[in-house]
Amino acid sequence: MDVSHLLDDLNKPQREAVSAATTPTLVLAGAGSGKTRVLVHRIAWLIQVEQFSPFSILAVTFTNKAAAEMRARIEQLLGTPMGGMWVGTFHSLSHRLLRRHWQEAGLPQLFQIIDSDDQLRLVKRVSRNLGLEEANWPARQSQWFINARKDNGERPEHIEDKGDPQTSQLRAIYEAYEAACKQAGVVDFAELLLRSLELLRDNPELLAQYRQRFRHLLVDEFQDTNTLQYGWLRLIAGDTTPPFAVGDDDQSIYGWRGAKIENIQNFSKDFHSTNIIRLEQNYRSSGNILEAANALIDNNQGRLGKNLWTDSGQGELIHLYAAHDENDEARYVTSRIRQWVEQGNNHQECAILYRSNAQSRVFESQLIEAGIPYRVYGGQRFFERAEIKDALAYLRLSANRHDDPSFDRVINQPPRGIGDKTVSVIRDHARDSGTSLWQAATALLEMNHFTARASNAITGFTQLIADISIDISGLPLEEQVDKTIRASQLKQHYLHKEKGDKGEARVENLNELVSAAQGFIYKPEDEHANMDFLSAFLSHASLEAGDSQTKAGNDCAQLMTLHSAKGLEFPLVFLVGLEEGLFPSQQSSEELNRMEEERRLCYVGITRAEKQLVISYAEQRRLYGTTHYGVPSRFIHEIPDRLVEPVRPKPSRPSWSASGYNTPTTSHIKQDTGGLSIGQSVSHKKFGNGIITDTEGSGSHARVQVNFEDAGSKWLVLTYANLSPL
Ligand SMILES: Nc1ncnc2c1ncn2[C@@H]1O[C@H](COP(=O)(O)OP(=O)(O)OP(=O)(O)O)[C@@H](O)[C@H]1O
Ligand SMILES: [Mg+2]
Repeated sequence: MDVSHLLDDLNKPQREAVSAATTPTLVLAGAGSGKTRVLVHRIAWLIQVEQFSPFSILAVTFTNKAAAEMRARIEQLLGTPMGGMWVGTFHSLSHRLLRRHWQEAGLPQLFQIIDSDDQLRLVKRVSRNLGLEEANWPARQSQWFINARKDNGERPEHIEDKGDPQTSQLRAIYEAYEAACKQAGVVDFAELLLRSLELLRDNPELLAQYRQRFRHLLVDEFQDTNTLQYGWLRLIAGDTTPPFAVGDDDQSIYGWRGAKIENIQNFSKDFHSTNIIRLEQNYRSSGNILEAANALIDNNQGRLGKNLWTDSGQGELIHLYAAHDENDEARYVTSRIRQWVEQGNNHQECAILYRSNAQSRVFESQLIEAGIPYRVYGGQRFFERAEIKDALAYLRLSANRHDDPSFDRVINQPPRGIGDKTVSVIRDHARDSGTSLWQAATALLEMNHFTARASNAITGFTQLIADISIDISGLPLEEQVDKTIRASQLKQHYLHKEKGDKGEARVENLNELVSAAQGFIYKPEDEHANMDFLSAFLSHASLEAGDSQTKAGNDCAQLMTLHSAKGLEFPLVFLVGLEEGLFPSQQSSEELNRMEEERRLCYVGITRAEKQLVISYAEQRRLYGTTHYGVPSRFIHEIPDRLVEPVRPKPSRPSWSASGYNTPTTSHIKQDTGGLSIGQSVSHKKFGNGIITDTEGSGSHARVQVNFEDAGSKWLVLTYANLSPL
């Protein structure tokens, strides 16, 4: 058989990895060295050369988009569709298992998935029912606690409180939350994983069956698996299925969400493997970009260490733009994109990467003004928009009356005169009688509990849902969605409530939902087993909401957070907002581990660029409603001067010379703040050393904001502070 094309275009260690014997193998290599490519070729190799059936392959990726791309590339290599091969994210694969084995998993057949908004709402309700004040027990914090415990594989009964009242209260919230989910027949994201792990662990026959089926387990982005995901992999692998994992310790960026870099170290021990393959040639970025990335990440300690090189030449220097403010930054980026396209390139080759979602707004308005098409990934995703969630809640309720999060969402949306007080009576009754909100509402109606007005309004609502169920049953999916949206009157509501573009955009989105339903592909053989069309669509909507945008792409500039840029590559990359406090983020400056994770995030950002990297910071930025004065990020200083070309010399800060830049020094003195300037290092008798991040006023009123290494950020009146420059 001619297998050469599977090994063509691969270097020696890549070939070695693709054709390795079936023992546990770890490919540990830097960004752009072809890890994902190796994984794709490996799967094709196993099927074509080793003659394994696609049924025997289980591959895990980090996003649904990456999974779809991986499948497409394998099919392209082999020239045939690969039905039966399981490729997906941990969440989508777990979901598939739970759909197939809902009974063994102790779930209702039509369980629904809730996203983090719904989850928060439910946690709030549960806490209220326990008589807890939001001020003392913020729902967000409890939600975080629950998810962290689940990610760690812990149920409430596994949590030891050791007499600590805080933990024991949080455990009680977790317990009550579980009961509420059970009653509503809903499952959150973390639950998908934990439940499927328990399903396999507690059903030895089922586990044996899957272990027999999956002869190969392949994992991309292995460095970002958390304890639960790693446990899931180990369980399925058992002693018989050798995992093939690829990853890069320098790109571990989800530690804040429980990812454990240690899993890389544990791999060899847990799977008795010594087959570690390193790839060192980078095929993505030009020399200057790669050198910058290498120099930056060298500032982290305890790395597994690697040496990335390229033979593609030095390429362009990295451009550094010092913007006056965030608008200036966005204007510059926009002009560069326009220039890029005028040179005959595409919009979609450009990516704007930022630390925080909130930064996208300014870029969006500039891009709109310039008439440049763009798409925001990972921001407000289609299925997460309020109007879409409203419509989905109607659909969910029509399929399952006991779906409490949906009931809660639309009982008075659009407003139908059911006040908060009435809703809380329903909630209380549901709590006391241990029923769903729907049951509580109908029981209270029967008891004539409400005023005539409230009673009419509630009856109107329950009747509406009942009518929708009857009207849409048996119709094609898009008609079900269309009819439900009409019956709900959501369009009229939004048009009336939000005049102009905004309301119309919402109506367009609701129309788009009908199109999404039309384009939805039903796959009865796998994760949609035993489901009707509508339920399958609703599950799809929940899972998609956790990933990037759904609309098929045309030629758009790409906007996304650094976290969602993982694994991707673009010819032209803008890495924006490189200011202390923003990137690295404020919280990270307090802890070494977090600072190192920020640096890895910056490494991920730099290594997305193929030909040209533009980095920028703003001297002044309005974000979250306040103005900040930017000190250039330490990450800029960590890139060697010779790789960087400042785009605009900075007259306002002479310490940044045209030939490069140095750490701001005391040579630049601002008179109005008593000779101290932003960015300067100072020492305070009590608070120790810090850096000036802001100034205000002049003369005897002059104040400075100092971010102290130990004491955090403080505003000090200069006359009293006795700061000495360092
Ligand atoms: N041997 C090769 N010859 C030519 N191009 C290659 C080779 N190996 C990889 N590439 C190309 O290099 C780029 C980076 O590869 P890939 O995305 O697989 O790297 P990666 O290690 O997965 O990166 P990341 O760590 O960012 O996920 C891709 O465009 C890929 O097609
Ligand atoms: Mg990759």
